[in-house]
Amino acid sequence: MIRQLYRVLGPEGSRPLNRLLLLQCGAAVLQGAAFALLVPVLKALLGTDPADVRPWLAAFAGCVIAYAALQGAALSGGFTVGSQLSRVLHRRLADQALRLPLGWFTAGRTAEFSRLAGQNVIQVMSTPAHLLRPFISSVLTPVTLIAATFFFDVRTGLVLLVCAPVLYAVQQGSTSLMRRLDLGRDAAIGESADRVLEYTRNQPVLRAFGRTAEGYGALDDALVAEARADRRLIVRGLPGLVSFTFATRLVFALLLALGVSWQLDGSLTVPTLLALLVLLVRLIDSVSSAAEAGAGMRIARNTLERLGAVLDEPPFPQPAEPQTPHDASVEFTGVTFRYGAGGTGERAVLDDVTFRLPERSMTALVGPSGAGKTTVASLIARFRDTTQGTVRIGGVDVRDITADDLAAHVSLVFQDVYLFDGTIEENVRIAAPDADSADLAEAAALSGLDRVIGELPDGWDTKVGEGGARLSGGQRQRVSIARALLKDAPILVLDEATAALDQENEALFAEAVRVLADRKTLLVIAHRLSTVVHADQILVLENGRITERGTHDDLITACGTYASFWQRRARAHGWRLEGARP
Ligand SMILES: Nc1ncnc2c1ncn2[C@@H]1O[C@H](COP(=O)(O)OP(=O)(O)OP(=O)(O)O)[C@@H](O)[C@H]1O
Repeated sequence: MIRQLYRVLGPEGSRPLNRLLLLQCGAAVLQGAAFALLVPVLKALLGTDPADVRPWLAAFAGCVIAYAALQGAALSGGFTVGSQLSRVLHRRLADQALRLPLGWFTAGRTAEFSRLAGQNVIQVMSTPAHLLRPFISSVLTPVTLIAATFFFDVRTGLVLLVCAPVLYAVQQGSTSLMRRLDLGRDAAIGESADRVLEYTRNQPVLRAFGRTAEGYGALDDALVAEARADRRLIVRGLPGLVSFTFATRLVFALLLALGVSWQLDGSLTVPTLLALLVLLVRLIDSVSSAAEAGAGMRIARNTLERLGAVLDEPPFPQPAEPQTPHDASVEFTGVTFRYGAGGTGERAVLDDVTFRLPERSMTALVGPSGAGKTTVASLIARFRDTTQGTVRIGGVDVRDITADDLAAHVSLVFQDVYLFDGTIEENVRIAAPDADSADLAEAAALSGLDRVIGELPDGWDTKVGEGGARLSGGQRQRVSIARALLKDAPILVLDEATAALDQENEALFAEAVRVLADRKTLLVIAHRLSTVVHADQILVLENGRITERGTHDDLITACGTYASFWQRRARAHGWRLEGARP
C-alpha cells in the first residue's frame, strides 16, 4: 500500500511521505523499546534491592518522552500528507480527464471517475494519519519487543521467533481472502451506485411510464447483488479473522505453559516470568491491532489501486513532431470509423467517406437519424481517431496537430448543450476569458443571445443553474452558439438543434449561419431546410456513406434521396430530416 501511495502522489509528494514514514517508524520502535524496558523495571522492583530500578526508570522515561515527541510530529505530518494527497489527486485526476480520449468516458467510467474524485479521495486522505500510523506501529512495535525478549530470556525469544512467521502467514491468508471479498463487494457497491444514479437521472421517463423503484429491475438486481456480496464477506471472511485471533491466543497459552515449567525447574525467576508475561500481553495486543489496521489498509489499498489504474490509463496520443494547419479547410479522405476500443466495433458507422470543406464555405450535412453525422463532427475535433483514412485540417493530418492548436482551429456547438453552474456571461466567456465587451456583444447579436439577455431581469448576470437547468432549451442553445462564436476559431461545426428553436429563432439562426459562412469554414449538421438551401454544398449521409453531394438545385434536379426529402417537406410543413426515410 505504501508503494501505491508513492505511485499516486508522484515525485513531488514523495519527500513529505519519506519524512512521515521515518517519524512513524521511529515512534513505533520507541514504543516497543519503552514496553521492553518494563521488564528490567519490574525485575528490579520485585528483586532484592528496589533502588536498582532508578536507572531503568530514567531510561523508560527518556524513551516515553522521545516516543511522545515523534508521535506528535508523525500525527501532524500524517494530516499534512493527507491534505497534500487530496490536492495532488484532484489535480492529477483533472489533468488526466483532459488527456483521456473521449471514447474512454462511457457512462460507467464517468460514474466511477466521479466516485474516485469524490468519496474515494476523501477516504484515501485519512490513510497517512489514521491507517498508516497504527499499521506501522502494529508491525514494528512487536518486532522490537521480540528482539528485546532475547536480552531477557533467549528461549522465550526463540519461541516467539518461530511463532511470528506462523502468525504472519495466518494473517496474510486472512488478508488476501478478505481482499478478494472486498473487491467483489466494491464492484457490487459501484454497480448499485451507478444504477441509483441512473434511476435518479431518469425520473421523468420512469414516472411518465409509471415505473417505481420496485419495478425498476436493474436497480433491484444491483441491490440484491450488493446484499449477496455483503453476506459473502461476513460468512467467508469470518473464519479468516477468527483463525488469526485463535492463533495469537494459542501462542500466548504456549508461552505461559513453557514459562511456568521453566520457573518450576528453576531456570526462570518469578520476577522475570512476570515481566515477560507483561511483555507478551503487550505483544499480543500489538499483533491483534495489526489485524484491525490491516482491514482498513486493505480497503485503502483497493481504492488506491483503482485510482492508480485511472491515472495510468494511456492518454490520447499526441504528435511527436507537431505541424500547423496551412489554412481553414477540412478534408476527409477514405474515412472509415467503428466505435469500440481501437475501432473494434462490428459496424462501420462511417464507411469510406471522402469530402472537402473549402475555407470560408458553408456545407450542410444531412441524413436520417443514426447516419453518422455527429460522428463526422467528432472526428474533425479529434475526439476520436479514424479507424481508416485521414482527416486533414489545412492540409495537415489532425493526428499531427497539437491538442491546443486543434482546439484553436475548431469550434463546436452540439445539440446536447452543457452549461456550467455560473452566470450567462461566465458561460460565454469560457471560450475567450479576455474577450472585450464589443466581441461579447457581437457574439451575442449573431447568436440571438442578446434577445434572451434583454428578456431576463439579471441580463448577463443570470444564473443558469447546474447544466443550464434554469434556461430553456433554445436559450441554452444560443448561449452555446455565442460561446462558440466568441472563441473565433476559423472552423465552426454546428449540430443544429432539432427541437430547441421555435420558428422565430429558426429564422434568426439561419440568418446567423449565412453571415458566418462568409467568415468561417462552416459545417452545419442541418435538420431544417431554411439552413440547407443556402449551403455552398450539401452532403447527404446515409448508413455511413455519402450518397449525394451538390447544391440544393443540383440535388433537386438529381431526383434522389434529397429531392424526396424536399417533396415531403413541401407536403408536410414542419419537415424534419432526422426522422425522414426515403
Ligand atoms: N459512443 C458510441 N458508441 C457506440 N456507438 C455509437 C456511439 N455514438 C454513436 N454510435 C452509433 O453510431 C451511429 C451514428 O451515430 P451518430 O450520432 O453519428 O448519428 P447522427 O447521424 O448524428 O444521428 P442523429 O441525427 O440522431 O444525431 C449510430 O448507429 C449510433 O448508434
